Amino acid sequence: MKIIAARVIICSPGRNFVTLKIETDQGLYGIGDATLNGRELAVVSMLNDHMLPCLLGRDASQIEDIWQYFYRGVYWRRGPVNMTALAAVDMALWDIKAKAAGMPLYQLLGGRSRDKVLVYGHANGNDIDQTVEAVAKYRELGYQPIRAQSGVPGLASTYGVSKDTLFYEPADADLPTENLWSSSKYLNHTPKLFAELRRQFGDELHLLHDVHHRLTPIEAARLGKALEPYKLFWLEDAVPAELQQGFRLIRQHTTTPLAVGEVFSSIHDCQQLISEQLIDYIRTTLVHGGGITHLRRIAALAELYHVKTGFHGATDLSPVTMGAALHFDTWVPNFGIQEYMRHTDATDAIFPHDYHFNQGFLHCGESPGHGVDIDEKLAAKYPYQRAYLPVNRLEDGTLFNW
Ligand SMILES: O=C(O)C(=O)C[C@H](O)[C@H](O)CO
Ligand SMILES: [Mg+2]
Repeated sequence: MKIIAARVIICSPGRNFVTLKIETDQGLYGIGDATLNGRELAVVSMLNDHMLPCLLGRDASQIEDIWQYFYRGVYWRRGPVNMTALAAVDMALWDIKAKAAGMPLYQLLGGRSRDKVLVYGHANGNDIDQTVEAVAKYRELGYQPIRAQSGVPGLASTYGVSKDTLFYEPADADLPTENLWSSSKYLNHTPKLFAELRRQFGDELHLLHDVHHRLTPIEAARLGKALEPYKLFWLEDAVPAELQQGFRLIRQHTTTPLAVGEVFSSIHDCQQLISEQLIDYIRTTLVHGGGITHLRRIAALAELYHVKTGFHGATDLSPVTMGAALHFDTWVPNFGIQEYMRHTDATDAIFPHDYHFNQGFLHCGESPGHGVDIDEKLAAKYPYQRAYLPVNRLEDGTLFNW
């Protein structure tokens, strides 16, 4: 089955998405997500200028060989741009293989391990009271685990707190917005949020929280300890994770479960975190981690060390990633949870899909492939718009982690 065409489709129904469509001589086509928030066009160029010329004419069924060709074969390994472009090719090829087999993708991966995929929703507010209200609203919508974020007194804006409580979109400006940060204000405030959430909602509700790479290991240890009475499902991205051994320090001090990895692009970013059992959930997902082929390796390593998957699923991951990830989640033995942020209606219309949400769970569909398509005519009505993620500064002006 020969690859006869491959093209990159860029659209911006409120936010940018980069999509790859690969066509074969047998009339089957596959779709892959290539969206890297704030750096979209770098991936477009990687695909158009460097990868697609080498893809044409290859046998679409040789997924592993093509993966190795674009990993080993380019000399320059890893990195988010490289691995996102490779993920798009890989996802589209798995879509084609599953369509050729007449099977939903999860069947090809090894079959169903569960009936439905547990997801968590996002509650946020400018202060504790608003976050409490948002948690109540998400419970009404049927969500079971809920991530809670709240504005911090004395800071004008905080990660995770948006104007709209249903749709969250951090890449909000054509030049980066600047936020201000204070770890001490945040550390004083956050345990109060979770104390109040437990007081209002009791012990059964699963609560998650994202620190978004803002603390040092010893600060993260302090926060993890302070949050122990409130029994979090996980504490996410407590520190920037370039220094994997930094998690040893956090781990020594707290039993709060740790999740990390949404910015990782390969197994080498998490090998030590997993094999030393320094984390509980690995968040790297298909689009930024080299696709299904590479995530299978990460999940298999994680399984050995009792680490579960908890795939990233913010709105900047397109419905194509969500669809493919749900098939992976339906199969993978060491599944933990899936992040789910709703896409807007305009996005859903461009990417028709057969997954659906019901009472706190997502269900992947049964159609052959990963079940997500793209309406190219509709996509063309929403041209690319430059948009950046914010940057963050400390109160004295020092540039910090966003
Ligand atoms: O969804 C999360 O946990 C995030 O941290 C969202 C990220 O800020 C977002 O995906 C950046 O593009
Ligand atoms: Mg996160």
